[in-house]
Amino acid sequence: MPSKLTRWPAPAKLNLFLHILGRRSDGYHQLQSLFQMLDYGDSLQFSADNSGQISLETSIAGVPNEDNLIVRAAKLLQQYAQTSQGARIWLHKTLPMGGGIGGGSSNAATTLVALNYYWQLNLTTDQLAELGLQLGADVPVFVHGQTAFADGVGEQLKALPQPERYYLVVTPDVHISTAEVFGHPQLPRNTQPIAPEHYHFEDTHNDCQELVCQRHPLVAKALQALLEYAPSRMTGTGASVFAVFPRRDQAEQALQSLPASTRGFIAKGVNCSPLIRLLQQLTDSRVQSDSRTQ
Ligand SMILES: C[C@](O)(CO)[C@H](O)COP(=O)(O)OP(=O)(O)OC[C@H]1O[C@@H](n2ccc(N)nc2=O)[C@H](O)[C@@H]1O
Ligand SMILES: Nc1ncnc2c1ncn2[C@@H]1O[C@H](COP(=O)(O)OP(=O)(O)OP(=O)(O)O)[C@@H](O)[C@H]1O
Repeated sequence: MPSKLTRWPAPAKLNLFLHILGRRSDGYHQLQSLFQMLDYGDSLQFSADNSGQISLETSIAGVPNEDNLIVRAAKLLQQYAQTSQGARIWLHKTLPMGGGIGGGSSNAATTLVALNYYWQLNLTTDQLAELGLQLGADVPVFVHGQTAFADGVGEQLKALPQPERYYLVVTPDVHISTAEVFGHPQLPRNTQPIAPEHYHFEDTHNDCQELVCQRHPLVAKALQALLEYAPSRMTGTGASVFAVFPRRDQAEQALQSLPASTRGFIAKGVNCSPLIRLLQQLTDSRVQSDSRTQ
């Protein structure tokens, strides 16, 4: 990975709760969720050029580059903005894949935000979020980068800052298909809507959790293990589960007590994602250097 290029964060998220309110005629589900941004995740580097080519220099095993959400996001942006610019992209992957913590969606969002910056396209956050929605339901929330309450099919977002908490996230080694969970006849689909301002972790739940735990005993086992230490829940459609702690050292202690083979990490919940913080810094320094050269 080139050492001199800026590293753009692609953080993970948690669904602190996930209520399913109903199903639309197109099969998509009306839901409510609280997307908690984390300070932990992958990172990407970009070298923009005028080649018109998009090349991902670090492939993911099992994902052909043309299917990688990073390449798909870059090409979608190129096409939308009708630009002949290109980029070489490096990915530093730390997040487990397919775990309900949004790794792929976050990679796509970071690509849209970073290339909009390097190619100087000046697209708005809303334009980037709308483009991102074509790649996946969770891309817009990462483009906005705020801890947010979601409504609709997950695309209507309202920033809802949360108190500082530490999360121990554990990803059991099972593959869960989001489409399969949402398509299951036993999935509850009649939870009553709540008002964002009335959200309390203890009064909410994840409607997918029981079904996923029944079908995947490793998820049930991981959740049970976490519940020994703190309030815990599954995120998204799984497989990851998380426990909530007021302090980092408490989360660390819990992780140390779990079997050594546990795939887990600790993250701080943040209200503004590290991606958006970096973008603000870079934009501020670009504005300053532009005003000096005028
Ligand atoms: C449930 C969440 O994990 C919450 O973060 C996400 O909304 C799912 O996000 P994602 O994995 O990016 O989902 P997508 O790739 O857009 O959709 C995967 C599949 O999930 C189902 N799906 C997704 C979102 C939604 N509101 N209703 C659905 O029924 C659809 O069958 C869809 O084909
Ligand atoms: N850059 C990428 N990083 C991770 N997965 C990718 C990427 N590009 C494509 N994929 C594919 O997307 C699938 C889902 O990955 P992802 O990590 O986003 O799942 P997830 O954490 O369950 O996301 P969500 O919470 O949005 O459902 C992977 O199994 C992989 O096949």
